[in-house]
This record gives sequence, structure tokens and C-alpha cells, in this order.
Amino acid sequence: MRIRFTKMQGAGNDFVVLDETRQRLDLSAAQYRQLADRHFGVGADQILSVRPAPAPGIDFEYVIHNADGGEVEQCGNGARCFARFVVDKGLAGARRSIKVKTLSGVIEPRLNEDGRITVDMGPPVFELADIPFDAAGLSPHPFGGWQQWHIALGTHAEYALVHIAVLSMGNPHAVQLVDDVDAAPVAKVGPLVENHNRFPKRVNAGFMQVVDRGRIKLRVWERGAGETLACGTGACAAVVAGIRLGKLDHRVDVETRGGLLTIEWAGGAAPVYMTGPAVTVFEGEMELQE
Ligand SMILES: N[C@H](CCC[C@H](N)C(=O)O)C(=O)O
Repeated sequence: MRIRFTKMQGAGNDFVVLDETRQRLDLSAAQYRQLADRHFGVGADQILSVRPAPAPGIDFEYVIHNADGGEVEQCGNGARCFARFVVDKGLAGARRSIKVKTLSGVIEPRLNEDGRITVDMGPPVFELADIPFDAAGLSPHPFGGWQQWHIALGTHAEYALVHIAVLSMGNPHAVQLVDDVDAAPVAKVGPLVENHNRFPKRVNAGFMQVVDRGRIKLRVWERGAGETLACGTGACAAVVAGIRLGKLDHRVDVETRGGLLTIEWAGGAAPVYMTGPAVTVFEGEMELQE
């Protein structure tokens, strides 16, 4: 099957975007993996599908698959690229703000005059069962008014216990505080957290260094993709955790390896707003194996 695609990136988190507004592609997990493969395919962290509005009042459906072929609930950097794509392709009429349905609910990206894109990512979720996180047998460690959880990372003695703050941005996140992100053992600890048995749907593992109350540095080992240069929902989750831990103010610049994101959260049930770049890299075609 020959398909057309658009390659995009948001703060270095990179995507293959498929326009399915006229025709559904119904790809298999293996075909999503083919597209994401950086040697035998196009190469991407996630594959984003643009589909027609599923209901009145919604402009598009936004479907996300990780590089491992699994479908997921949300992708923040992808949402900005999604919005840039539909506007640039003339699929959004004169609108600069769109309502987009994802597996985890409706989000609203808006194109700003300066070219950056702001997305209402909805409110964070803290109920453990909704993350989901299995805390059976654990006692939370109160830390600045919020809970952190000690989890054992199996046999790797030097990484035996980590403190994590857990929450959902529609997709699950486990955030650790570190003194120096550049020295953080992301490649070793990331997969141990991602696949920890207390996360029935696995989890994205964030490593956050607080620079000051308005700035953090962040690395994320993403569920189903490994370490990426940036993770939009990971930036949202890290800032929300930092605010709840009493370490951050309500507007935070997030330095990722791929660029700068700005996250704002007023607390409680307020939505999280994420602002950042979205860039089209190239267009292409690929012959997919059945
Ligand atoms: N790996 C994530 C999906 C992509 C999230 C990330 N690329 C973002 O920008 O939010 C997950 O399995 O939940």
C-alpha cells in the first residue's frame, strides 16, 4: 500500500502525520511500526492520524500511535503539529482555533500570531485508579503537601528505590525530581519505570530538574517510544507535579533537549495550557508492506 505522509516536529519530538480526512487507512500495528522505523521507514516518535469530525461541535478526530505501534490517549507536541497541519492544508477554513477529539477527551489547539501554538490540554487527573497506578501496600510520602511514592525498581540495586509523583494528562506519567537532568540515568531507570508492574498500562517516565520557580529542565523516557527530545504531556505533568510539590509557580518555562515549552496551570480542576513550536519538515510517500 503506497501512502502519502507529512513529517513534522514539535520541539524535536517528531511525527509522521497522515491525512485520513478523505479516506481511512486502517493501518496495522506493524504498519505503524514500519512508518516509525528510523532505518527501514520514515522515522518518528509517534504517528498522528487526522480524521473527520466524529460529532457536531468537534472539528477533527486525532488518533495517536507510538513508535511501538500501540494506540495512546494523548500527545501534546503532536497536538500542536496537528493544528499546524490542518490549517496549512486548508482543512480548518479560516479557523485558528480548533476542537479535537482524542481517546482521552477534547483538546483545543490555537495558533498564535507569533507562530507558536497554545493547547488547552484539559485538567490533570490524580485519582490513582484513573492514571492507572496500583499503590497497594505502599504508603504515600507527603512532600510539600502532595504524595510521592517510593517504588522498588527490581534487582538494579543502585536504582532500588525512586520517589515518583504520579498523574495523568490523559496518558499516564511518573515524574522524578533530579538534581541534574544531564546526569540522570534516563536510559537505565526510564524503561524500569515505564514497565513497572504498578502501572497496568505502562507509563511515561519524567526526570525534572527545578532551575527556579519559573523554569525547569526535563527529560522524558516515553512509553512506547523511549527517550524523546521533548514530551508535551510530560512537560504538563512535570509542571503540575512541581506546582503540587510547592516548588513551582503557575507559569513555567520547560527546557527540553529539543526546545522550549511553556506550561501554565492555575491549580485544582483548571486546564493545563501548553505553548510551543510546530514545524513541517518534509512531505513524502512510502510503500507500506501489508
Ligand atoms: N508516549 C506517550 C504518547 C506521546 C506523548 C508525547 N510525545 C507528547 O508530546 O505528549 C504515551 O505513550 O502516553
